[in-house]
Parts: sequence; structure tokens; C-alpha cells
Amino acid sequence: MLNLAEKFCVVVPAAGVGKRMLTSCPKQYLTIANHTILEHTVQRLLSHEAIANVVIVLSAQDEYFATTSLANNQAVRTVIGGKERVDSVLAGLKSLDAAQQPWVLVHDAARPCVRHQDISRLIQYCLANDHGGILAMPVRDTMKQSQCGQKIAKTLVRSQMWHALTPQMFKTTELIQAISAALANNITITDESSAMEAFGYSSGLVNASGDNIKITQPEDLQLAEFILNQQKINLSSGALCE
Ligand SMILES: Nc1ccn([C@@H]2O[C@H](COP(=O)(O)OP(=O)(O)OP(=O)(O)O)[C@@H](O)[C@H]2O)c(=O)n1
Ligand SMILES: C[C@](O)(CO)[C@H](O)COP(=O)(O)O
Repeated sequence: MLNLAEKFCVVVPAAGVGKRMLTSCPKQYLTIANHTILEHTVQRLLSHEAIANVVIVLSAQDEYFATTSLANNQAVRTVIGGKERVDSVLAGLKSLDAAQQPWVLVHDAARPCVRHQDISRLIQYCLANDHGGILAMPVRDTMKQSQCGQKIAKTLVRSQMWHALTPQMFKTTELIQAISAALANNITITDESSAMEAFGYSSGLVNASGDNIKITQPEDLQLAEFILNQQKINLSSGALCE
């Protein structure tokens, strides 16, 4: 239990087309157990004790959202996103009242398996350290870097390598400032932390479960279904606190 006085808003970027999934509809609207991935993700977020509401960032061409249960959910607002994920995240952030919501979390619509315990630990970390952080997982394989466009390997120091996951949690005003500055300086931003780092803000790494996968390629859908089922079984047996 977090026992927090405040509850938080989560910006959920869901305006992508899911090219790498090779499906006819955007991947966030593919279904698992008769619910869209977006519904699974938002339900997972809104069922967390410290999350009050979500802002879902949709494509201007989105023709699916209105048919989901989320369209009538009072804890859900929507805004229109942009060309890249970073543009969509910024649109979501700018729709917030930073005075009312001094902290914000950003979580990919394509990550329905995120665990409540990991969200709790991220929130605890950020409030305790008074700076932002991200859920992350230490890499398990030896990591190589290709050289000058050639597939010639250079081995990296594995002990210092992490997979960045989401949610990522930062102070709302600082995150808007950092992303806006990065875009103005043509800095490539693929997650919120990269913008904060570029702006000189600290971004902590909070160790998280490896089953918080991002559904990206076709084989990920079956894996996500398996993980969600396992989490459901473990939760009902008490083996997993969500
Ligand atoms: N312009 C964009 C691009 C992506 N996203 C969202 O950002 C999250 C992570 O991005 P990614 O996994 O890359 O999704 P897509 O961009 O849809 O996938 P692809 O790169 O295969 O097209 C997804 O929930 C996606 O909907 C977004 O809101 N706006
Ligand atoms: C934000 C993210 O999920 C962290 O790993 C990742 O950077 C998103 O990348 P994508 O190419 O937009 O899926």
C-alpha cells in the first residue's frame, strides 16, 4: 500500500499505427480475451491505487476508440497526437494543469502487462528522491554495437546496460520544458528520459519485471496473452500482488 495523499495522471500515447505488427488495424486495438490491448493497458493503470485518471493520445485518424469501453469512462480524457511518439506525448502533457498535477507518468498503450508493484515502486522512488525515474530492466545478454554501419561487433559493458520500459515519471513542467527544448534542437527522443537527460535532469532507473513487454512485432501478441493469463492465475492464487 502506498498510502499517498495524492493520486496521479498517466499520459498514454496511443496514436501509433503499429507498422512492425504487420496488421490491418493499429496494434493497440488488437484484442486479447475479447478486450483491446488499449483497454487492458488502461484498466491496468486505473486499477492502481495511486492513479486517478488517464489522458489517452489518439491519432487524428483513429476510428476505433469510440467503439471501446473507454469512450464512456469518466477517468479517461483524449487528445490528438502527432507524427512521432514524442509529439503525441507532448500533446498529452500540454493538456494537463501542471499546478494540479505536478507529477505525471507516461505509459505506452502497447504495454498491457505492467505490474502494479512496479508502478508503486516507481512512484515511491520519484517522491523519495524528488526527481524522475523510469521502470527499467537490466539486460541479460551480452550486448554488441555495430561499427560504422558494418555488422562488425563491439562488445559493450553489460553491467551498465538497461532496457528502458514505461511508465516513466517526471515533474510535469520539467518534462514539457525538456521535450520542447529537445524538439527545438532536433534531438532524437524515443522516451521521456532521453529528453530529461539531454536537458540535464536526473532520471533514475527503477528495476522492473521483465514481463512488462511492449507489443511491437507479431509474435509479441501471443506472448502478451500468455503473460496476462499467468498474471491472472498468480493474482488469484495470491502468488502475485499485481
Ligand atoms: N506518433 C505516435 C507513435 C507512437 N505512439 C505510441 O507510442 C507507443 C510506443 O510506440 P511504438 O511501439 O513504436 O508504436 P507504433 O509507433 O505504433 O509502432 P511502429 O513503430 O511499429 O509503427 C505506442 O503505444 C504508440 O501507439 C503515439 O502515441 N504516437
Ligand atoms: C518508450 C519506450 O517504450 C521505452 O523503451 C520505447 O522507446 C518506445 O519506442 P518505440 O519505437 O516508440 O516503440
